[in-house]
Amino acid sequence: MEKLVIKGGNRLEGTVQISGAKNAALPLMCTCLLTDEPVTLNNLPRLADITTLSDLLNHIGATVTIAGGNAGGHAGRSLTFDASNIHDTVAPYDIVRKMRASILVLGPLVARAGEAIVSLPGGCAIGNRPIDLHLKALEALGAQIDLEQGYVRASAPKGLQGGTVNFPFASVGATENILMAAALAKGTTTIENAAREPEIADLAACLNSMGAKITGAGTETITVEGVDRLHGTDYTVMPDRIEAGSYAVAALMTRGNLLLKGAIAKHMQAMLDKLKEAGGIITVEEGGIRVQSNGHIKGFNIVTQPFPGFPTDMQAQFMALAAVAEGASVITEAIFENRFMHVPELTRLGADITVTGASATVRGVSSLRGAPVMATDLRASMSLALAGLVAKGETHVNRLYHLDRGYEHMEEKLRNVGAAVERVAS
Ligand SMILES: CC(=O)N[C@H]1[C@@H](OP(=O)(O)OP(=O)(O)OC[C@H]2O[C@@H](n3ccc(=O)[nH]c3=O)[C@H](O)[C@@H]2O)O[C@H](CO)[C@@H](O)[C@@H]1O
Ligand SMILES: C=C(OP(=O)(O)O)C(=O)O
Repeated sequence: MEKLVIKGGNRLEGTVQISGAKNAALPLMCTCLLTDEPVTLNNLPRLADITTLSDLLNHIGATVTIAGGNAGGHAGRSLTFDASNIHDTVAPYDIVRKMRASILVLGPLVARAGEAIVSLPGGCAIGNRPIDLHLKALEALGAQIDLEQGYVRASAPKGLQGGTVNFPFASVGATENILMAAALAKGTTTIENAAREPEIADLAACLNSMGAKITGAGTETITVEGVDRLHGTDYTVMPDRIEAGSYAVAALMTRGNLLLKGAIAKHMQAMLDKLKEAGGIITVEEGGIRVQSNGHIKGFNIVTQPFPGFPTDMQAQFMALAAVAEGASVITEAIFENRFMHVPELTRLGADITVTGASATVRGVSSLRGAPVMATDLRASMSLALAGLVAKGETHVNRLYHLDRGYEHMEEKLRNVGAAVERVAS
């Protein structure tokens, strides 16, 4: 086991290179199941989740090879996925349980192979996270769905038929699954109340580069005209808006000045608005976004929403910011029912937080104190690391495997801009 040891108090200044987005890369990797030609993806982040999904694709029959050479620390950033030979349509529990996004193989597998048997992913620390919307949407395209011994069996031996899918609320994963499935269905599919996250538009752009006919991705109505076959592609993953937002919070908390290289402002508007409200000076520069502090952190209120609203994946990090703001902040989590696991740990560092139902009232304190804390999920881990950056003394963040799912080389990136962070055996 490893832990992070953070000595708080350093001001961060310099440039942070933003990696490819985990939440874009995972669905993009699944597109390889839709074609018998190779799919090369560039700008992949080097993360545990990418390895887990590579293992699953490999189990199904895709070969995964390193493309793009080794120059400039490039190794592993470009991978070629070749699923010309699907030899197993089962996604087993042992792999799926490691990562919920494994469910994204369901749509493409049933569309291409006529059958998929995928372990139910189960809940996780942040909530129950059912997959009923994924399954109803596939049924709307003519798939027969059965649940057997913890597995979903989806079959469409004669292929999927286009249809109308009207989501009762926008689900990112369900939109992605049905988008991939509909690309190879016969006829036209209309997806109403689709998720509008930038990762959806990235997926549609990749699918279109493979020969799909998708319009409207990024809006709430997506139209997919099914095609008989898709071909291979060479596609570059979009930058990670959540990673960028996390370092933006670090800049503000440490009264620093960071250039987030590669970050795209239009993907991050809700976060940037809140950063400004809290005292950030935001400048969009060529090649990235600069985040500086005006010297004060002011309290703010947040309600998490689907895009273009404030993202739930930034809620924990903004709570760390609120913990050291002047005045009180109210943070409401409206997407996941159990995404306040970082609260007791932030409290251990001296934060003053009261949770009532889905809302947390955070009364800013003048300083936090270092302590050992336990990371419970991915974004909670970052929230604790951020708090550690400004806490007096040493903060030890335990259970790093959550962090390694979603932040590439975090301690190296932080050290490069002046933080005192080490990863040590615990
Ligand atoms: C790999 C990836 O991209 N993960 C992101 C994705 O997760 P994910 O795709 O799992 O999130 P969804 O948008 O599907 O979930 C939103 C809400 O809908 C509920 N729901 C979802 C599907 C379903 O069939 N039934 C149902 O009730 C969920 O429990 C949750 O309360 O979007 C979330 C919301 O922005 C982010 O926090 C995750 O980081
Ligand atoms: C919740 C997240 O990811 P996942 O959906 O993969 O659990 C996240 O990225 O914050």
